Amino acid sequence: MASELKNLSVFSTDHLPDISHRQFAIVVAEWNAEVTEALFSGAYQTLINYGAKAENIVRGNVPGSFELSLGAQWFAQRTEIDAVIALGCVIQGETKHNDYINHAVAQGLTNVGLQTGKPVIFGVLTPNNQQQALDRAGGVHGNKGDEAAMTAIKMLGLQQQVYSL
Ligand SMILES: Nc1c(NC[C@H](O)[C@H](O)[C@H](O)CO)[nH]c(=O)[nH]c1=O
Ligand SMILES: CC(=O)[C@@H](O)COP(=O)(O)O
Repeated sequence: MASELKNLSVFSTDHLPDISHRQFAIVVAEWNAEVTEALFSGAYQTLINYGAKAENIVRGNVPGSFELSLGAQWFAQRTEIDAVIALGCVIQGETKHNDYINHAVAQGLTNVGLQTGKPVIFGVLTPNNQQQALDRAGGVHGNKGDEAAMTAIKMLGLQQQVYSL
């Protein structure tokens, strides 16, 4: 469903887990910082709003979205980290460079999650232009950072459910 039909900051909050003891890493790409900083603000505030403690949220910066996978892996391999949220914005350029980045980071983050068994959330915008990015980083379509944080919370809830069976 396109973001035009589903606001990124509107989600069901039924049956959320207690995350007051959970530790989160947020990895942020520096490319398109105006956008990625807005994504970070949304993700951070969403975690706080739903019970995370500020002292349990750690941030790491990477140069670009291509480096999100390795940055996420370094955090995910730390025992104390329960979930990783990766935030970036890859705006389509004149060449196919964005395609290669997008595919690499999507697969890379997937692999980190599968290898570590921890939620590693794909909070990367892949817009065609700057306006589409801004619309999804606190604009008319909500904030992808909010969505990424809520996804991490819900996946921790499922993990807790599964491992308490
Ligand atoms: N063009 C964008 C990039 N490019 C940089 C790459 O992510 C990477 O850092 C470089 O290829 C060196 O490995 N990154 C973004 O996050 N967003 C872009 O629009
Ligand atoms: C993906 C990007 O926006 C950046 O790497 C520049 O891309 P391009 O060289 O295709 O304009």
